[in-house]
Amino acid sequence: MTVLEPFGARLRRAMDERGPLCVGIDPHAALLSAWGLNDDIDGLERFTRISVEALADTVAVVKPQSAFFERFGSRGVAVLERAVADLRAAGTLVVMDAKRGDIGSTMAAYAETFLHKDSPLFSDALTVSPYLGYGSLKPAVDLARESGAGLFVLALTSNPEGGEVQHAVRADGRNVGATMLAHLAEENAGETPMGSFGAVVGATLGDLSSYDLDINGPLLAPGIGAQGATPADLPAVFGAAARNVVPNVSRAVLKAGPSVGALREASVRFADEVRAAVASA
Ligand SMILES: O=C(O)c1cc(=O)[nH]c(=O)n1[C@@H]1O[C@H](COP(=O)(O)O)[C@@H](O)[C@H]1O
Repeated sequence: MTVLEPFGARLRRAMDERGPLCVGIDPHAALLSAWGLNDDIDGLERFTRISVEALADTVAVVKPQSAFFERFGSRGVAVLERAVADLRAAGTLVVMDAKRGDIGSTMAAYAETFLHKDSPLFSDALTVSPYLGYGSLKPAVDLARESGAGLFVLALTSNPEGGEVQHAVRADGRNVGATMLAHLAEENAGETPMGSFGAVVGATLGDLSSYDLDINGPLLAPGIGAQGATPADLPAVFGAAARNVVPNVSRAVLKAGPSVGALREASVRFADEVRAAVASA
C-alpha cells in the first residue's frame, strides 16, 4: 500500500499555504433547485463538477457530505468517487463527511472503505462518531496511521441537540465531549507539526474555555454561515486553539453558485475573513 505523509503534516502545510478554510460540498435539493438544476443524477453531477472546479485550487480542504450522494444510489456514489479523485489530483485535501461509527469489527470495514489507499473512496480524512465508545474506532485509527490519513472525531457538535449526549457528566467528573478531546490528545502526543486525529467542535458553541482544546491536532469547526456562527466568532470560541481550527462553511458558500467565479469569490471572501480572525486570536 502506498504510504502518504501523515495527514496532520499535510494539513498544516495546506493551512499555511491556502489558509485554513474548509468548504463543504453538500448538494441539498434546495441548492440544486436554486442553481437551476434538477434534483436527479444529472443535476448532482453538474453541481459537483462546478463545485470541484471552483474549489479545487482555492481552498485547503474540501468536505463532501456523503449522504447527499448516497441518496442517488450507486450513480451518486460514482459522482462522489470522481469528485474525490479530481480534488485530490488538484492537491486539495478531501475530508469525507460520512460520520461512520460501529462496533469494532464493522468499523474495520468502514475504515477499508474510506482509509485504505487502494479504495475508490480513499479520502485524506474521514469524520467518525465515537458514540459506540472511543475504543470502537481503533480499526480506523490503525488504518489511518498505516495509510497516512486522518480522522475527525465528533466531540462537541454544532447542533443544539448534541449537548444531551456530549455534555453528560461521567463518574470521573469529566463530560463526554471533554473525554473525546482527551483521547485525541493522547492519540496525537509527540507528533509534529501536529497529529492526524482531529476533533469536530462546532463554531456555534460560544466560549469553550472550560475545555482543553489543546489536542495537538486539528479542530474541524462547522457551523459558520447557515447555522449562525461567523468567522469573527472564532477567537472568542476557540481562544489560543484557533490556530488549529479548520472552519467549515457549506451552504453559505454554495448559495453563491452556479457560477464558478462567484463560488470561488465566496470561498475566497470566507477564507480571508477566517485568516484575519485567526490571526487576531
Ligand atoms: O462533521 C461535520 O462535518 C459536522 C459536524 C457538526 O457538528 N456540525 C455540522 O454541521 N457538520 C457538517 O458540516 C456541514 C455544515 O453545513 P452548513 O451548515 O451548510 O455550513 C454539514 O455537512 C454538516 O453535516
